Amino acid sequence: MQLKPAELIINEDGSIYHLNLLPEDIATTIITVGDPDRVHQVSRHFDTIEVRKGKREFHTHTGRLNGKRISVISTGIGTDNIDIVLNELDALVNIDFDTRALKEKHTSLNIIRIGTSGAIQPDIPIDSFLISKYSIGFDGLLHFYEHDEINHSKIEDEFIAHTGWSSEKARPYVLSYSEKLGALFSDNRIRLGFTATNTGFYGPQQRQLRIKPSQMELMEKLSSFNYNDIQLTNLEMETSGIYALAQMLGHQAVSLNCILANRSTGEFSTTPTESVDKLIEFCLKRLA
Ligand SMILES: O=P(O)(O)O[C@H]1O[C@H](CO)[C@@H](O)[C@H]1O
Ligand SMILES: O=c1cc[nH]c(=O)[nH]1
Repeated sequence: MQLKPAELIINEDGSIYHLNLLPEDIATTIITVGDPDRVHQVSRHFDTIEVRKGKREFHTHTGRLNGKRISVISTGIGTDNIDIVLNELDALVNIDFDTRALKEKHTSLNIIRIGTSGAIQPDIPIDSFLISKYSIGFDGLLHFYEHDEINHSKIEDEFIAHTGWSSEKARPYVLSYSEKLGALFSDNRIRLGFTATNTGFYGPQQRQLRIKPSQMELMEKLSSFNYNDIQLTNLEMETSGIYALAQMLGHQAVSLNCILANRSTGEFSTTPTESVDKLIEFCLKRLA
C-alpha cells in the first residue's frame, strides 16, 4: 500500500515533515529531551557529530561516542509533540520513502528520554534520578490508536476509584517501560518509579498561580495511591506518550527523570543544569 502525500508528508529535500530529517540522519539509539538547548548539552559529549538539523522545536544531532552512533532529538513539551516525534522517527526507519510503502523488515529503535520532573513523595530527594518503570498517562493519546492490551487496566480501575477521576477527563492509561532497555540503566542509587504524565504544567499538576485547579485534593490522592505497594512517584509531561507509541510501533523505551522539584516539600533544585548534566553523563556512560 502506498501512503498518500497527505498521510506521509515528505519535504522537497526528501526529509520527513516536522523533524526535517532524512532516513540516514538518525541512529537506532535515540535520546529524547524536552528542551532544544539540551540537545547540545548531550551532543557536546560526543566524539564526532555528523548531523545537525532542526525545524520548530525539533532539533537533532547525530554523532558517535566511543564508536557508538547516537542521535539526540528535542521533542518540546507534551505528548502532542511526542505523537509527532515518535511517528516520524518510526517512519524514517520503517517506511520506504521512495515507494511510500511499509518496509518488510522492521527496525526497532532504542528510545531514551532524559527529562526533568517533579517528585510527589517527600522522601524523593531533589537532584536525584528516577527511572519510570511504569507511567500513567492523563493525556489520552493511547485512546486515539487501535492497540493490543498493552495497558494495565486493573491499575487504571483502582486509580480511577481511588482518585474519583472525573469522567470529563480522558481515562488514565498505565504502561510499563522496556525491561530490556531499562536494565541497561539499573543502578542501586536510582529509584524505579511510577510516573504520572500530565497535559500541562500548572492546573494539570495542581499548581495555582492566579486560577485554581478544579480538583485541589488530587495531589494528595496521587501521592496516597498504592497498588500492591506500587506508589506514584513523580510528575512530568511526555513519558506515557513515549511508552504508548514505542510499544505500539515495536520500539524499546525508557524514561530517565532528573528530579528538580518536590511538590510535597515545596523545594526546587538550586542546580538544575548541573543535575541534568549528571544524568546525561550517567546515561551516555551506560550507552557507549
Ligand atoms: O525537561 P523536559 O524534558 O522538558 O521535561 C519536563 O519539563 C517540562 C516542563 O517544565 C516538561 O516537558 C516535562 O516533562
Ligand atoms: O514539577 C515539574 C518539574 C518538571 N517538569 C514537570 O512537568 N513538572
